[in-house]
Amino acid sequence: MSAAPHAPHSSSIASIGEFVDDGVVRRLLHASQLCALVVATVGALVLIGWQADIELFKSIHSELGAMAPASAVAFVFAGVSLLLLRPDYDGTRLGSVARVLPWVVLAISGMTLAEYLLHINLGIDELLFRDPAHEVQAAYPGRMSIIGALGFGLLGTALLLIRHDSRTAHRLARLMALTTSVLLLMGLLSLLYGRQSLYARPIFHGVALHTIVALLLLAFGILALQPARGFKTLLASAGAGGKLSRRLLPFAFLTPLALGWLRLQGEQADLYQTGVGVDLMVVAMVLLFVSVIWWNALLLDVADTKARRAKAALREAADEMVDLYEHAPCGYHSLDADGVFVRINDTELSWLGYARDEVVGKLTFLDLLTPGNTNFFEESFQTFKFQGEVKDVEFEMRRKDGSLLPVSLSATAVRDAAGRFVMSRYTVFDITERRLARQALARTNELVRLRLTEIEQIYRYAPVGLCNFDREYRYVRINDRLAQINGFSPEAHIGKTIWDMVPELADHLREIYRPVYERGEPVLDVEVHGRTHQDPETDHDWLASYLPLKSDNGEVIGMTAVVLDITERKRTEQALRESEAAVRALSMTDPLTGLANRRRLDEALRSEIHRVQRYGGRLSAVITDLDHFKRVNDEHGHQVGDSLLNEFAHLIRAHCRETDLVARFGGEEFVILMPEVGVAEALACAERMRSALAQQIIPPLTQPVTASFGAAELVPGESEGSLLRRADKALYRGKAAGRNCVVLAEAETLVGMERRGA
Ligand SMILES: Nc1nc2c(ncn2[C@@H]2O[C@H](COP(=O)(O)OP(=O)(O)OP(=O)(O)O)[C@@H](O)[C@H]2O)c(=O)[nH]1
Repeated sequence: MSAAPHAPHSSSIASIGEFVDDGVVRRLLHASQLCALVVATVGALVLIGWQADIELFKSIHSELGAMAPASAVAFVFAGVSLLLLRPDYDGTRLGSVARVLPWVVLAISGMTLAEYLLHINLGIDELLFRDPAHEVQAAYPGRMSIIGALGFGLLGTALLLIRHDSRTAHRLARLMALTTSVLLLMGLLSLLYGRQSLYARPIFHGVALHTIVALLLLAFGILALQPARGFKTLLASAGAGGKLSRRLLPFAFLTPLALGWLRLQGEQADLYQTGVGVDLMVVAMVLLFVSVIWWNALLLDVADTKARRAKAALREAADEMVDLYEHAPCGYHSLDADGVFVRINDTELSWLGYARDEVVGKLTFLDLLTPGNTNFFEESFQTFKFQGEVKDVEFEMRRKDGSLLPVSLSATAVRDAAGRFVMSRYTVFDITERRLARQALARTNELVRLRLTEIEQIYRYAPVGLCNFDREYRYVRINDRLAQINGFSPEAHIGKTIWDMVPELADHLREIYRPVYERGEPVLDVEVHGRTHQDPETDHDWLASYLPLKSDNGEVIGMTAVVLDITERKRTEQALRESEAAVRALSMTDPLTGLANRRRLDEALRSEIHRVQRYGGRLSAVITDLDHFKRVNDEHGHQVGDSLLNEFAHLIRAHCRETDLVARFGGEEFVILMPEVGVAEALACAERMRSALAQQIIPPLTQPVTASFGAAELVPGESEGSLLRRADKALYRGKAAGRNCVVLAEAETLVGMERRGA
C-alpha cells in the first residue's frame, strides 16, 4: 500500500484524508467503472428480454416484477455515460456522447414524472415494447416506478454536474447520489422485508428488485468516481480511520439488513412472536457489535503499539541524525529566502569561531563572505534560486577573528507547494588542505612542465645522439642527431629494430647492451667503432653510454642510449699524437746529421745510468772529435765542413750497435753511448772507427781526415757529468798527444795509438 500526501488543508478536520491510500482510490475507480458496465449491461439484457420475451432478463423472477423498458434504456444511457466519464475522453467524440446521454436519461425521467403528476400518458411507457400482461407492476402498463423516475432524475443530474469543474457542482452531484441511495435503500428494505411497509407507498410501487439494485450501483458508481473528495476522503484515507471505515461500513450496512431479514423470516415461519424476534435481534446486534468493536479495538491497539514503537525508533533516528548533523566532518547550514541563517551545525560554527546565537537569525551568509566573494555569491545565488541546485562552488568565508576559510559549497533549494523558493540548505567543506595541495600540485606541474620542456629541448637539440629502445631493441624515440648518424629520418626508426636500422653494428651492439637488458646495469663511456648506412665508406668512432629504463617494480622495460660521434676527435687525437712524436723526435735530433742531439744524449745518459745503478750492468761512453776540422772549414768552406761532419756521423753510426746511442755533442764532437758494453769493447769499437776514417778520403778532400777518441766506462756511483768529463779528458789527452788516437779514460793511458802522419 502506498500513501501519497495531497495538498495540506487549512483546518484540522480537513486534514482527514491528507494521506490517501492510492490503492483504495484505484480500486474505487475500478469499482465505479465496473458499476457503470454492470448497469449498462443489465439495461441491455432487459431490453433483449423484452424483445425476445425472456422472463429471466425482464424480471429475474415473476414475483419480483419486470423492469420497465424505459428504465432499461435509461440504464444503458446512464451506464455508458458513466463509463465514458474519463478525462482522456474529454474533447473526443466519445466525450461528447457522454455529455449528451445524461440528458436522455433526464428526459425519460422528466416525462415519466410528468405522466405521474399530471395523470397523462405521453406514450413513452410502451413506446418500445407493449406490456399487455402488465408485467411491469406499476400503476400503468410498461411505466417505470416513481422511485425509478426520481432516481434517474437525480442520478442523471448528478452525471451532468459531475462533469463540471466546480466544487459546488461536485457537492450537489454527491448529494443527489446519496439521496438516491437512501431512497433506494428504503425501497430495497421494503422489497426484502415484505410489501407491507414502504413498498405499499405509491412512490415505491411497481419497482423491480434489479431496478433498485442497478440504480444503487449507478449511485455508487457516481460516488466512487472521486474517492479523494468529499466524505469519501475518509474512506480512501491511508490512516487508521480510513482502514476502520472500510472495514466497518459494509458490516454496519449489511448486518442490520441481514438480521432484520432473518428476524422477519423467523416470524413469518412462526418460530417466535414479534417480541421475541425483537429481543433476539437486539441481543444478536449487541453481540455482533460488541465483537466487532472488540476486534477493531484490538487491531487499533496493535496498530497503536506499532505506531508508538515506530515513533520511538523515529526519535532515536532523529537523535542520531542530529548528532550526525552537528558533528559531521563538514559544515551544514540552512538559509531562509533572504539568506539569513536559520540553522548551522557545530562543525561549521567551530570553523568560523561563532556561537550559534550570534549567527542564527542574525547574520546572512553574505556577512561571512569576503568583499571579493560577495558579488559572486549574489550572482550565483540568483541562478541557484532558479536552478534549485549548486555543486562545489568555492568561496572564501571570513571567520570571526577575520581570518579566511576557503570552502567548497553545495546547496539545494527548498520550495513550497506552489514552487516558491523558501529556503536553502548548504553543505560546506573546508578546502584549506585541498587548496594547499592544489597549489603544491600546480607548482609541481609547472616544474614538471619546465623539466619536460628542458628534456625535450635537450633531446631535440643536443649535439649528441639520443634514443630509447624497448625490450626488443626497437626504437621508441630517437632525436635528429642520432637519426642523422644512422642515415634515416627519426620517423623511419620508430618501431624498427637495430637490425633494421644499423645492421652493420647490430650484433656488436647487442653484446654491449647485454648488461643493461639482463642485469639492469648501465654501460658507460664505451667506444663503438664501425660504419653506418649514412657513410658506409668511412670508419666511425662513437662514445656511447647505455642506461636501463625500469618499471615501478624494477623490471627493465627498455634502454636509453646516448651516443657521441667522436670520429673527428679520434682523428685529431691521432694526428696530434703523430705530430707530437715528430716534434719530440725533432727536438731530440741534430738537424745536420740526423743523430741524437745533446738533449737526447742527456736523457739517455740519465736513464742508462739509472738503469745500471738499479739493475747493475755496464755502460761505456766514447767521445770523438775530428782533428783540425777548422782547417777543412777554412780551406774548403763550411759546406764541405758540414758534408764531412755528415760523413763522419754515418761512419760512426755504421760502426755502432743498434742499442748504442750516437749523438752530436756539439760542433765536430760526437758521443757514443754504449749500454752493456765494457771499456775494452768500447775502445775496440772506437779504434775501428778511427781506423776506418783514417783510411778513406772523403771528396772533395784529397787527404784523409782523422779523429781522436776518448773512452770511459761508468764506475759505480758515478754521475753522467763525470763519465763524460773523464771521456772528454781522455779525448783531449789524445789531442795533446798528437791526435788520431783512442785514449782510455781511467788509466789515462794511450791505447792502440796510431799515428797516421799527424
Ligand atoms: N762546417 C762546420 N764547421 C763547424 C761546425 N761546428 C764547428 N765548426 C768549426 O769547427 C772548428 C773547430 O775548430 P777547433 O776547435 O779549433 O778544432 P780543430 O780545428 O778541429 O782542431 P783540433 O780539434 O784541435 O784538432 C771551428 O772552426 C768551428 O767553426 C759545423 O757545424 N760546421
